[in-house]
Amino acid sequence: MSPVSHSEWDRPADASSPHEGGFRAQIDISTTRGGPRYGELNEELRRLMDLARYACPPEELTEAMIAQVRALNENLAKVQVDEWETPSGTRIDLPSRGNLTLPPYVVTDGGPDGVIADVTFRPFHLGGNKAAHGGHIAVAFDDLGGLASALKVEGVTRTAYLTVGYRSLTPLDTPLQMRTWVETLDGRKAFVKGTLHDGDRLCADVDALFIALKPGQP
Ligand SMILES: CCCCCCCCCC(=O)SCCNC(=O)CCNC(=O)[C@H](O)C(C)(C)COP(=O)(O)OP(=O)(O)OC[C@H]1O[C@@H](n2cnc3c(N)ncnc32)[C@H](O)[C@@H]1OP(=O)(O)O
Repeated sequence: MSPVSHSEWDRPADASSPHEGGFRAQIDISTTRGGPRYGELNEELRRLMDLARYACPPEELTEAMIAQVRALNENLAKVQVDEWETPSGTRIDLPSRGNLTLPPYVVTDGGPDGVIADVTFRPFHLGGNKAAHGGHIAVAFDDLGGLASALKVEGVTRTAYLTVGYRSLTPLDTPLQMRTWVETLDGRKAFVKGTLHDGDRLCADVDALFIALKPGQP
């Protein structure tokens, strides 16, 4: 169980956390937090999630694995920190900033004109019949749409709405290209568009609105 209480991590921006609003009041991007092998740990955890998705263990093995995973969780429980200090989400040298909850992507180009990323949906992201789950595709659009809007407004944004068009099946274990960009900026409103391609084939597209947060806004 996490020793971090809700009130500890849900702290608002204040004079000691001068960043952009309450969403990431004290974000501190890093390439070192968690140590040089944190990326390797992340990849092993992703592999665990992938393998678990398709595993059907016999009872004796299930029992052994419960003990092994429990031991792993006990180690993780000893090193809990709050959301602003965890490497997960702040390690910009790692796929998806080291955030395991996101499909792994690598940004190949990013700026105020938009973001291009290579993204691979893995066995963990299975929806059905070897295709990616639509929810995971929306997660990728949300994060990379959030990044495109943040780079445009030079601040933190929150998603107001996000509509995904699923145009064709999205394969697993295949490097895909996701693009997101701000089509129109109207004050605090960044209207974002995006596409997901497998080669020339359009898998999905997105239409979203991100709102730039006001100083101190949660
Ligand atoms: C750098 C690393 C990159 C990290 C990327 C991470 C991306 C992840 C992003 C997320 O997932 S955020 C989590 C999901 N989103 C939320 O939980 C948002 C919940 N909703 C809110 O917090 C507020 O409703 C919101 C901040 C979106 C807007 O509230 P505000 O009080 O700041 O704005 P307001 O209601 O005054 O609206 C501002 C303008 O936006 C318009 N608007 C707001 N919500 C809208 C909506 N849903 N549809 C259409 N228009 C909308 C609103 O009409 C208005 O237009 P006008 O300025 O023209 O009058």
